[in-house]
Amino acid sequence: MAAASMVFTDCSSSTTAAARLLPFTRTTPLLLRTTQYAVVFPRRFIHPPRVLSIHSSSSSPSQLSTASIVSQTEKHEKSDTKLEIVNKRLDGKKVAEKIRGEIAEEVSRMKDAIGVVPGLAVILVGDREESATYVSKKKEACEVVGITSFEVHLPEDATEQEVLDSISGFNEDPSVHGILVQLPLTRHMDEQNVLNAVSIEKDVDGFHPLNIGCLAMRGREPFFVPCTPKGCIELLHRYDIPIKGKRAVVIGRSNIVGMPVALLLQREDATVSIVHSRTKNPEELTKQADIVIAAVGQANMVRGSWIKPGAVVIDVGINPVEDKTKRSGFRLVGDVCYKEAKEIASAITPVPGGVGPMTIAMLLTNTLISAKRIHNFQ
Ligand SMILES: Nc1nc2c(c(=O)[nH]1)N[C@@H](CN(C=O)c1ccc(C(=O)N[C@@H](CCC(=O)O)C(=O)O)cc1)CN2
Repeated sequence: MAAASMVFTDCSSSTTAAARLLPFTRTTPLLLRTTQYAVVFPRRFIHPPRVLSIHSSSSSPSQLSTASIVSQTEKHEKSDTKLEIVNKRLDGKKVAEKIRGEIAEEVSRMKDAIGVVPGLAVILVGDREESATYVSKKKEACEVVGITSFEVHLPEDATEQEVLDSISGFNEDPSVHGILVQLPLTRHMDEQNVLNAVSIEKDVDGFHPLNIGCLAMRGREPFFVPCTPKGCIELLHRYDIPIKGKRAVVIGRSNIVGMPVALLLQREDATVSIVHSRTKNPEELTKQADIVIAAVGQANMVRGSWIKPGAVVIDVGINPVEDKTKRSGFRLVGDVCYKEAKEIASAITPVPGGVGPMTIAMLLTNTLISAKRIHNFQ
């Protein structure tokens, strides 16, 4: 990892708020692991795409009602399974576990009723360690809930055409209900071409421009909502935190998180502002918000002084900072200075254990929704 991405070891910094927002170079959420990813890719795929690994497992039982996965993750209705906020912490890990249990039940019910098992295909290009770790987490999560996972792992020098061929194969494959291309792609690929190639009915990442476009329009429904933004909203719902009529500030305007989460908040009837690299007085604007969603990729950028007393803070950042006390030499922190913000906020997500696990839970949810829709299973 580049040393430059490990600037702050704690919340203190002499940099001004505005300077910290500029030039807004996003630190890619990094996961540095000493463990190596298990898939080996000695040679490149030849069309048609060769699937390196196929996993399936039976679903595990859950105590939760099967209705709640539909009512909460799909329709955002009230449910009797609301969580209590303990120590101001919005526990994404705990909520994600709960959701996984609900999905497992639904997967099992669907299999028993119509003999269909939802399938998720993941395309990974190159050898970025953190991307491989995320893909591996996704496969593990599929296995836990009984979703079949398919993976194509292409080498760093794979051509865009090879990626497009893999996507095309999965678009046609009836056992695949969800397709995602792990981002970021290698530099020589045109991300737009690749994402446009995923069938909108199987676009479980919700990154296809038609899905994003529908998300932005009133009266239109996308097939899928991007997983991290959906996870942020789901977390608020599960803790019964009201959104309607609230002032929300989203810090960051990326296609993956900032922009879609702002659209989702607006759909939930919040009054939304987006703070970005050219925003004047980001601190002042953020301090007016009842709900703050930080997604800039800058360690500890949002200080306690930015937060309105009683606000709810959702921290999407996952930034490695140097920590000599750790064996790995680093630890993960969010975009928000947790220890400062926790004193002021009424609730806050930790990093790790906040939004990250929700991202994967929402991917499983989207895959289940897709399989149900394709097979017209209620
Ligand atoms: N095609 C996609 N690419 C990327 C996405 C995405 O949604 N779709 N998001 C990120 C990476 N990501 C999933 O792909 C992801 C990031 C982080 C986590 C997570 O669980 N993080 C943990 C911390 C890590 C740990 O301690 O192991 C946490 O926050 O608790 C899951 C998924 C970019 N690419």
